[in-house]
Amino acid sequence: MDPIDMMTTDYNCEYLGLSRLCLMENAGKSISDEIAALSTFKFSKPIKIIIFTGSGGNGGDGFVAARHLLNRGFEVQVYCLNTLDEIKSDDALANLEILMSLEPRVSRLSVDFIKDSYDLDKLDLNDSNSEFIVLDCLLGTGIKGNLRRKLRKTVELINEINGLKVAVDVPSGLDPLTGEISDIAVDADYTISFHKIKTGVKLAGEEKVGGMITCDIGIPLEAEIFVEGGDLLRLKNRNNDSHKGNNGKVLIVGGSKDYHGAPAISAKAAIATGADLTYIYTPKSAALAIKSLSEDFIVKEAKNDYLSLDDLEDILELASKVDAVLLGPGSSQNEETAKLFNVLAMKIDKPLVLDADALKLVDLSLISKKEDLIITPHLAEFKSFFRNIISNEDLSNFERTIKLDDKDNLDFRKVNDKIDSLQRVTKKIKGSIILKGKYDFIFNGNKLKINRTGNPGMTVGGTGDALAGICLSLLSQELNSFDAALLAPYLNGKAGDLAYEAQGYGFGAQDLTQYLGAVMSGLID
Ligand SMILES: NC(=O)C1=CN([C@@H]2O[C@H](COP(=O)(O)OP(=O)(O)OC[C@H]3O[C@@H](n4cnc5c(N)ncnc54)[C@H](O)[C@@H]3O)[C@@H](O)[C@H]2O)[C@@H](O)CC1
Ligand SMILES: [K+]
Repeated sequence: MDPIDMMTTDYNCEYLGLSRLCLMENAGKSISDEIAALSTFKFSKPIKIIIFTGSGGNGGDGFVAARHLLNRGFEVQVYCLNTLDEIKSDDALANLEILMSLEPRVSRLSVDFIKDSYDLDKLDLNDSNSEFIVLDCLLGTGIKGNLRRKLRKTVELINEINGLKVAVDVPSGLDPLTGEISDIAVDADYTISFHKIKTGVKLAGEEKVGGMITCDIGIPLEAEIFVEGGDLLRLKNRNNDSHKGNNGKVLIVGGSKDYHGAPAISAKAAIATGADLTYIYTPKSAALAIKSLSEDFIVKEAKNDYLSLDDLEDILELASKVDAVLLGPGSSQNEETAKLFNVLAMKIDKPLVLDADALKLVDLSLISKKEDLIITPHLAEFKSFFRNIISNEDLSNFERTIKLDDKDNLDFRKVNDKIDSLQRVTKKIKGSIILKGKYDFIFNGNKLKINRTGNPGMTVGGTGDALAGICLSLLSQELNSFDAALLAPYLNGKAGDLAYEAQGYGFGAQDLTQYLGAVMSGLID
């Protein structure tokens, strides 16, 4: 599991009512269970457990483990690399405070603080009379950059120790995503991972991480599959020094004589979710109306009253200047527009979103290998889009699997088989698919997410255009296609829920876009 997926899953637990403090307790308890099993297997007499802790959640796991190990009869020595003031995780701090409150000591616990690197010179662990296991709780999934001095020296010290070394979650110093060691990492005999083995640990292999042990810490499948507030961690932080255009330039190609509102709603949603510059390329018949809707739009007029190949060069030139392109909103299904969209889909080498009419006009074979692509069909559009490459049987299987019963349970009784059967269809393209419905299903390769936000008021015209605009905006801000695709319906639905709270079912897509900024900034739970 990638570190970002693990972090978002942990935070999503909070949104489901399961606190991270509780997860940390489960993590610490499972470390103690595993250590007890290892010590029985490896040693003939009671041993000492030495725990090195850092300033984040990984250190917190160590503090909890210390408590449980004491109760199992082990002697426990904790070496904290940080003072209480320096502990960054509230949950870790709460658990360290518990250890500090156990005075005068009646159990066999010692807690020492390593103030600077010189303190480490004074530790001579190999001289200890008893046999021992060393627990590395310095850094887990939160590692950033090269190890700072004191931590680096601690890793060196751990590696020189004769005792059995057990890394918690990730051997400190090893990149939890790539498995690379840029400088030095704990040379572990075993690595205990929580929930799932981290991608980097798996990639590094047993030679670097030792035997791999996975512990369940009570995270429900739903925390991983549902899109929740924790997934907002996937958004990129804005650089304080950034200037106009650094946070996304987007191009929307759409609109027609009858539909000028659709590209305008997409554009409003793109701006509301952070895009800096928004270009709209639209037929003459729609251009003036769109211009009048916002001073924020930069509107370029097509050559004719509908989009056609005559516009190809102009659009490609604009596309070369932006970070992401959306084809489709309100374009209608003109034959000439179909020709244009198919050539654009092939030639545009920027992240691309295909929505509404573009889905009906663009041939799947032209975009099936494009990775930075999002398509946003509802079920009927999905079936029609895939009709030429997928058997009717596969499509009806697909429909049956995602169908809801009268209790709103997904037909997921044999979860893995069901997911496999969905992905046999969706893996036909390399990009991401947002299958819109009461619950939105988001697919990409082996990944699946389900979004639960939104309400029946969102059947109003334009909410799909808003969704496409959000996808576009997030892609332009350098999110990968899956992250953009899973966050877009979450943000759209959440904004829709706020619009419903304010206006009941009397809200339109334009009203919804006004809440997007606050939802995206995490200002509203
Ligand atoms: N999030 C959760 O709900 C859970 C997290 N758990 C544990 O928490 C860990 C993740 O916690 P965190 O996100 O706090 O991250 P970490 O505990 O991995 O470390 C983050 C801390 O280390 C410091 N740090 C980062 N890079 C450094 C470097 N190169 N040199 C020196 N110091 C550095 C940071 O300033 C920060 O204070 C997981 O690996 C796991 O062990 C478990 O408790 C299970 C539940
Ligand atoms: K660790």
